[in-house]
Amino acid sequence: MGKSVQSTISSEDKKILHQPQEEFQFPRCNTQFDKNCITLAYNKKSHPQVQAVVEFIQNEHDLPDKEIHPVDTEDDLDTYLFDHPNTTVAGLVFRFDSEANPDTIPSDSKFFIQINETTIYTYVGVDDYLDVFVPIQISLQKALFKVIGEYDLDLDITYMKYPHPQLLPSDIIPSAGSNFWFWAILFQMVIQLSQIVEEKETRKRFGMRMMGLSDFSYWMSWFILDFGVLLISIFILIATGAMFGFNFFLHNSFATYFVLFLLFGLNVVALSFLLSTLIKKAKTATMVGFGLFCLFTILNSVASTVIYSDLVPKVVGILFAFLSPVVFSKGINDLAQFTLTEDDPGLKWKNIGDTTEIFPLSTCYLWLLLDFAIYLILALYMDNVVPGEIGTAKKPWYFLTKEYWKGVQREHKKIHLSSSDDSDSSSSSNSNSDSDSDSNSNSDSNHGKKRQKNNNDKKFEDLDVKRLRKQLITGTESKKSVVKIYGMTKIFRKNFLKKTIKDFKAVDDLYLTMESEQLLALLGPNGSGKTTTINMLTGLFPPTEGTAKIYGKSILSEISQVRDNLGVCPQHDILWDELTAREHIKMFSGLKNLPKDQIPKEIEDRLAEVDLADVANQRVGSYSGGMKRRLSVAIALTGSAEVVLLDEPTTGMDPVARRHVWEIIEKAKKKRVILLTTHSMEEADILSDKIAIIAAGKLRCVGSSLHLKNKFGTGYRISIIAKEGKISGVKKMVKRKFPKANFLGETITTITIEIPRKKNKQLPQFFEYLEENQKGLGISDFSVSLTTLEEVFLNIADRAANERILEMKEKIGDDEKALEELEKNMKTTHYSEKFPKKNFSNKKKKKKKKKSKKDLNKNINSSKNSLSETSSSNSDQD
Ligand SMILES: Nc1ncnc2c1ncn2[C@@H]1O[C@H](COP(=O)(O)OP(=O)(O)OP(=O)(O)O)[C@@H](O)[C@H]1O
Repeated sequence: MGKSVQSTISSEDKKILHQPQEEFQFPRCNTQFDKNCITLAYNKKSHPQVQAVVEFIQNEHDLPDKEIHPVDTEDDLDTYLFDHPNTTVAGLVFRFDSEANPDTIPSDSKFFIQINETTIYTYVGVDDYLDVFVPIQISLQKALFKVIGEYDLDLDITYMKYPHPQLLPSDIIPSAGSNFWFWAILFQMVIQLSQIVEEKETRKRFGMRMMGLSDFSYWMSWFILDFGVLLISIFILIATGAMFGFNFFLHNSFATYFVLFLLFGLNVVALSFLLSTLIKKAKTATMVGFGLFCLFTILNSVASTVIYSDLVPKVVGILFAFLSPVVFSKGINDLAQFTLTEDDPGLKWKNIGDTTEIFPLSTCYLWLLLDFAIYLILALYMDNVVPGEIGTAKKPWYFLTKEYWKGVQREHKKIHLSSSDDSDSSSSSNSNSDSDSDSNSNSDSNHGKKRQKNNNDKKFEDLDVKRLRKQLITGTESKKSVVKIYGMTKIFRKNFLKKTIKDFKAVDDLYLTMESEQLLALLGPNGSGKTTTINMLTGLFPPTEGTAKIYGKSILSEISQVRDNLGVCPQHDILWDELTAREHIKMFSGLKNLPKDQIPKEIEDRLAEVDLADVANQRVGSYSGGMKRRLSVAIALTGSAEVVLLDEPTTGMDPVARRHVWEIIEKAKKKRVILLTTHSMEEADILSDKIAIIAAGKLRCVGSSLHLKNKFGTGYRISIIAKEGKISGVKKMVKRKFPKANFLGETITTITIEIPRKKNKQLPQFFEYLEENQKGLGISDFSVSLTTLEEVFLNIADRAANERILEMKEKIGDDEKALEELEKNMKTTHYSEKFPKKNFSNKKKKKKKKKSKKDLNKNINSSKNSLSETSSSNSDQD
């Protein structure tokens, strides 16, 4: 960087000048560029007078022999110059038309000076091609006069440029400086934007929110980080600018440019916040960031010259003022105009209102402040209304609701009993004002319809589930219950404004309790609503209906107190590869508001608990999948969380690692309440005190593993191993003893039978019989086992599918359109909930209806199969 010649006319000095060229310097070739360079090449090297001419020039300018290259002919000279490009300053061509006396130069001779324009500026003391040509011409003429006429000619020839305004040296800042400062700060927007979106994409924000991070703290932490980095960049820019002696920084008052940079820095942060709310992928964020960077660079080049000039109406400037980078461009260009020359005094703070007629610097400051406020408010608004990582968002008018300003969701109002089952069933009638919430009216007609629906729903309900509901409604649940879920429902709405057939009920009127020092295993097929239940309990999004209380605190109105007691291990690890396990626990301890002096002990305890103490200082990026999962469990246990929600904590682990985590959970259970979701029946069987199975969002059964096996298992499974050829005899004997036995499998030596539970009294006799007749029947061994939890699971899933089928059939009614919708929805979503009823009278329609019903049945069967398949594939995983 340095000075450049600007063709701008000084405002003070516009006098017209013509300055004679200073004394010429002979254009020697530059040996610094090329050691073997040539200053003059010439032809007719053997002509004595030509040689004399060249010697004269050589002596006059003290040229060494190696810088002179003589050749014979004109063609030789051309060949030499062509073959040695950019090495020779000039060629002298001597052309004699008549050669009467070979020793003299005839009077009709011609002389040419060949010069190379390509490398002209590499010669010493040369700015222009005339600087090469003129001195050689003078020197040649002098030499000719001397050699031919023996006349000493003291020529003083020079050239003079046309009169022109004075050329003034000026600072590079006005032309390039503003771009440089502009890019340096704006580029941070690209970086910040992709960082924020990356955190969103990898669900880290979601994980921290689950663990109690408020939106305010989240945005504040980004603001402090981003603005802090920008502030440092600004100080470095100013310091280096001043160090290199830029008048922009030395002559203008510090406040004039510092305030400008500072306000633009704030805008860059707010703009990246705003854009981050609209973008879901980090790659897209980088692309959008670069796109905007280019766009603003283009606008930067026309900000002062076009947008804020007399060329366009004022309103255009006002519209562009909503883009803070354009305002910044205008401001910085204005400031630069005050330091064009060394003599310019720069701008003083008191003059910021008089910089230009249109948009003076003071106006730029105000607009930057306004833009910052607009971007920030828009960012916070969009953050709430644009569906985020988990696809939920608030209504566009959320900020007009009382709940928003009071900071709580509307509380569960009353629980009423359903008429069909006064003693057993009920439904909650509250409705939350959350965006997804169904604004459930309590009008009589709606109430009646709802009751009817509840009656249908409860028809298939298990007695334990009914009893639990009743206990919760009447407040007679176990005193040990510390987590109580009251009719929690979640409907994912497709449309903010109205209910549509595509709305999806992920959790349906769930009543459940969890007792202290117990582990509840929440089982269910994929998509049955387990994670949604956990997300509601952590306050990630509120239930559409119903509520839950954890240690007496409502998840709707006291979520921050609830979170103090809550630990969550999400389904997918939410960890920072760059941080160590120790740093993770430290960070989450902070989020849990653990006192500072307790944090070191907490770190040691948690890491020891999950056996990660040895690798506590290693970056998590180097951990195996199992280690990461263990760290996630440790994070869930951090801060002495009394209620721990573990969403599939052992997914993807090998059997050894899985058993290790089981031990951790088993130990952790002692002082806590744990909710565990898993697809491993073995895991649930081993760890759980109570099991709840949900399917299609509804609680289907609840109780201990043994209770469920007894209740929903098909009975006892007996395997008999016999010698080859004896199996048919054994089979006949079993049929005789248990005519209703179910033969599950048979090989040439083995047979597996299922005996109904009600026949259990006959089993001792049967085993005695087997022992007594072992030899006669050819039996080598036999064993008996109770139904597995997996069978219970499949059984329940199957019942749920059947129930769905019946519900659907009831719902179809006569509406052909609804049938079509249903078919479509069964393909896209799992089940559909709302079907308007309509009567069909004519035969043609009935026929159509029959056909549709047939199609529907086909779909229902496939749905049933897929549900069973899901269940079995889940169990297969284990
Ligand atoms: N934000 C959302 N918007 C719309 N539908 C959703 C949303 N979140 C979840 N769902 C749907 O709700 C249903 C229940 O999902 P959830 O994640 O709770 O199931 P899950 O029982 O945890 O399943 P898995 O065992 O596979 O983890 C699924 O059909 C899912 O597609």
